[in-house]
This record gives sequence, structure tokens and C-alpha cells, in this order.
Amino acid sequence: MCGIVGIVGKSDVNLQLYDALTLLQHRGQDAAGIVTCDRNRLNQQKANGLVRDVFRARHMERLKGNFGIGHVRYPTAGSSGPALAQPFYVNSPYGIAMAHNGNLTNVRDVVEEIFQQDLRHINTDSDSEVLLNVFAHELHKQHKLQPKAEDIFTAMRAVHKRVRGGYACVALIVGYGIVAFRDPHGIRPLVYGKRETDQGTEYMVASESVALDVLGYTLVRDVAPGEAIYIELDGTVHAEQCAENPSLNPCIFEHVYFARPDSIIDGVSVHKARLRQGEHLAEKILRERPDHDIDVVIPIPDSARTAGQTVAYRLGVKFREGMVKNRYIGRTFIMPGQKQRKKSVRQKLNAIELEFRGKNVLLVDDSIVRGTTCKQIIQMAREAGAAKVYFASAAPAVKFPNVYGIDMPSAEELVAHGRTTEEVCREIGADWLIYQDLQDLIASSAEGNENIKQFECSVFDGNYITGDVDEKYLQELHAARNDAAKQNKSGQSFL
Ligand SMILES: O=P(O)(O)OC[C@H]1O[C@H](OP(=O)(O)OP(=O)(O)O)[C@H](O)[C@@H]1O
Ligand SMILES: NC(=O)CC[C@H](N)C(=O)O
Ligand SMILES: [Mg+2]
Repeated sequence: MCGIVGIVGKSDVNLQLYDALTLLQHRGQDAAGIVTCDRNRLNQQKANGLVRDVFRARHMERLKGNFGIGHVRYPTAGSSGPALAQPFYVNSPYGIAMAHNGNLTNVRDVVEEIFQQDLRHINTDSDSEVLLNVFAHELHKQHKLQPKAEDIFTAMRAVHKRVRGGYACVALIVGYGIVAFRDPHGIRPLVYGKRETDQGTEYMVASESVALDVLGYTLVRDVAPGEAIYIELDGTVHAEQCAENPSLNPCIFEHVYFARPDSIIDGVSVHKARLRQGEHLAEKILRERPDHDIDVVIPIPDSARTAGQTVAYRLGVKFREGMVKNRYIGRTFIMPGQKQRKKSVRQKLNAIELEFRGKNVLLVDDSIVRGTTCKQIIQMAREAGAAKVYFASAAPAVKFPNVYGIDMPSAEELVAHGRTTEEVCREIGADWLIYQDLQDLIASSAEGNENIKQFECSVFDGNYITGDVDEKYLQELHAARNDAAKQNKSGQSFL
């Protein structure tokens, strides 16, 4: 779930891009990159690591230019090496750099086609490099010395016909401006906003509205599914629907885990969606055990804090921050290997014994995916002296792989795959396990925007909205990206 940003400014945008990437850091911790354009010359810095480690003062000084794009990466295709850090660049036509959040599902076919028909070489096993080359080729086909908005939109229409999957992107065209676009199913989020300065209006496109807020931009709106927005250097904004049958199906896992609670995605406040998740979860707890004996509700920081509050309030039980998070350890779920994830949970979280000793505790987390976090937390709760350890997940059981930009490639690695709730409960060592029902999770998000008729919920229901994901694809994905396979990833696999 990478983070992307693009800015068309009135003065150097390097510092704004840096700040925006730090605000999107929770979406990707593996690599970061910025490309700016200064008088038709591109400046670039990208490498593995967190934003604060990738950009030094000397890089920032070099990143001159009043328009640019940035990326924080959480790999879902290819290796996690530095060659796959984004933005990617092609020199023809015009010089284009691109940053991509999402994952393509027909990349193997497109790579073959792009070589055979378009004579384009792809140098890495990144799906994002493929997407950039498709866009570049389609723009090249317009044969314009100076591209107009209509040429860009014609190219976009062709891109949507050629690629499948989830993609929200920003592309920088040297000398012209920034193009932002979202896949026809609207799976991955993308917003744009503007701010007034003494020199004129500046524009920003970003994965999440939090980047706009903090940098003083006002949200104009979400980029619509299938829509492309082209912002020229003089601030002229062009927008056009470029997909044939666009429909909005936002990824519900953004509301569960990925997005920051202070973001608003497709009109839905993530914070409010999580508050509602907690309310629904509490109702289910009360239905299952009207005379429960829970003494205290303890959320697992960070992402479960919001839902945990409403669970406790609705149950009429004490809410206590009994788990303390080490603020210097990042998100464990998006770390690359199971060994690192496992070790980091213990480094990240520690129990305050007096909140556990002799009590029946209800631990609330936003989700249980591989079970790495909850197994260790339950163990910690027992060691801290809890009498009973109950566990509630604000999301339903995660049973299916994700193919649209979340690195859950292998069903076998999911603790709920092929297990009943009772079996998962035993496996993670809890005394009672409660999962949110899918209809309640959907209601928690849908109440925020009645125009959203459907959410992308494949990790919970196995329904892949793009219609092209079959058993064969899932098997290939599992073989290429299960934990063991990722350890020795070196060759071209595009998965
Ligand atoms: O079952 P698992 O495979 O462990 O995955 C689920 C856990 O991982 C995430 O936390 P993470 O540490 O990534 O981030 P957070 O601080 O935002 O909660 C999520 O919030 C759950 O706690
Ligand atoms: N999580 C993402 O959005 C990943 C983008 C792209 N598929 C990559 O692996 O770099
Ligand atoms: Mg967590």
C-alpha cells in the first residue's frame, strides 16, 4: 500500500514533497523517492529506507524545481531492492516519471505484449515500470511535439484498456505538468487539493487527505475511478473520465488498517468508520454473551485505538491503554519477512502489568492477518497476570490473498485460512475470539458515504472485482511471493 504525492507549485516543491511523504510514511516503509523538474531537467533521489533516512540535506538542495512527485514503497510485486524504488522514469516521449500505488493483475501478458508490439524493454520486475511504459507508449502514439490535455486523455483511455488491477498514480511530464489517475474500479485512494499563495494557486495530489491538511491545502475532491486529472504548470486543471464503465469500489482495508484515521477517503472519515466498527463489534459481543464478564477493554496500538474506545463505551466497560507502543518501531504488518515481523511485535509493544493482573481483559485489534501480533500479545497478557484473555477483531477473518496492492499473496500464511473461528481462537491462544461480521464492517464505512454501493472486500470474501483473478493466478502469486520465495527473490517474476 504505497503512498504517492504530486505537486505543481509556484516555487521549489522539494520540502513540501518531503513533508507529504513523511505524512504518508505509514503506507510504505521500504523505500522512498522524489523526482522534481527544474527548467526541463529532472532531479531525483530514491533509495531503500524511511523518508528521514533516504533524503539528506545535500539531496534536498539538488531537488530543485516547482513541480515534482514522490513515493513511499511497500512492495507487492518484484523484489524489495533499490532498483524498484519509485518514481520510475522513461526518457521518451518528453521524459516521464511515475509513482504508483497498487498492483497490476495482468502484468505478465502486458510485459510480453509491450516487448513484442511496442518494442519496449522492461528492466526490473516491477509492475509499476510496466504501467509507466504502457502510458508512455500510448502517449508516444499521439505523435505530438507538444502534448495537449486531449492527447493525454486519449493515452489514458488506452492504458485502462490494456492493464487490469488496482492503480492510483501520479506522472510527471517534463516541461508540461502532472497527470493523476485512478483505476476504473476506484480501488486505491487518490485525492487532490489546492492552496493559495502570493504567487498563485498550488496543487497537490496525494494518496490521503492528511497530506493536504497538514501542508495547508484544501481538499477539492477525490479523483474519480477511471478519471485522469492533468495539471499544467500554469495551474490550468483539466479533468476527464477515461474509462468505459467506471464504478467506485474502494478497498475497505484502507478503513480497517492502512489509512490514517485523520484522512477522508471517498468522502468517508476513516476515524468515524473505525468508531462505527467498534460500535458494531460491541453489539456482536453483547449478542454472543449478554452476561459477559469483561473487566477492561485494551486496544492494540496503534490502529485499534479508535475502535477500542467505542467497544468499551458501548459495553459500559473501562477502557485502558494497557499496551504501550515503542514510538520508534514502525508498522510490523508491512515489514518484509515473518522473522522481522515477529521480532518487531515484542520490541514494539509492552504490557502495563497493573492493567492486566487478575482481570478478564478484552484485547481489541483492527484485524488479524497472519496472527503474528495477536499470538504474542495474548502471551504477554497472560504473563502480565490476566485471568482471562478475550480477543476481538474490528475486521472479519482475513481468509483470502490480496492482489490489488496489499502484500497478502498467500492464503496459507493467513491464520484464518481453512480454520473456523474456534480453531483460530485455539491457535492464537485466546479464551474467546470475536470477529466483526462483514456486513457490519461494510455498514461502518458505507454510513459515511451512501454513494458507495460496493467496497473491495476480497481479503474477507474472495470476490475479486476486476474479474480476471482466477485460481491459476492465485497459485502463481503464492509460488512467487510466499515468505520463503520472497527471501531469495532475484529473478524476473513480475509477481
Ligand atoms: O495478524 P498480523 O499479521 O500480526 O497483522 C495484523 C496486525 O498488524 C497491524 O499492526 P501494525 O503493527 O502493522 O501497525 P499499527 O501500529 O498501525 O497497528 C494491524 O494493526 C494488526 O495489529
Ligand atoms: N503497495 C504498493 O502500492 C506497491 C506498488 C508496486 N506494485 C510495487 O510493488 O512497487
Ligand atoms: Mg496493529
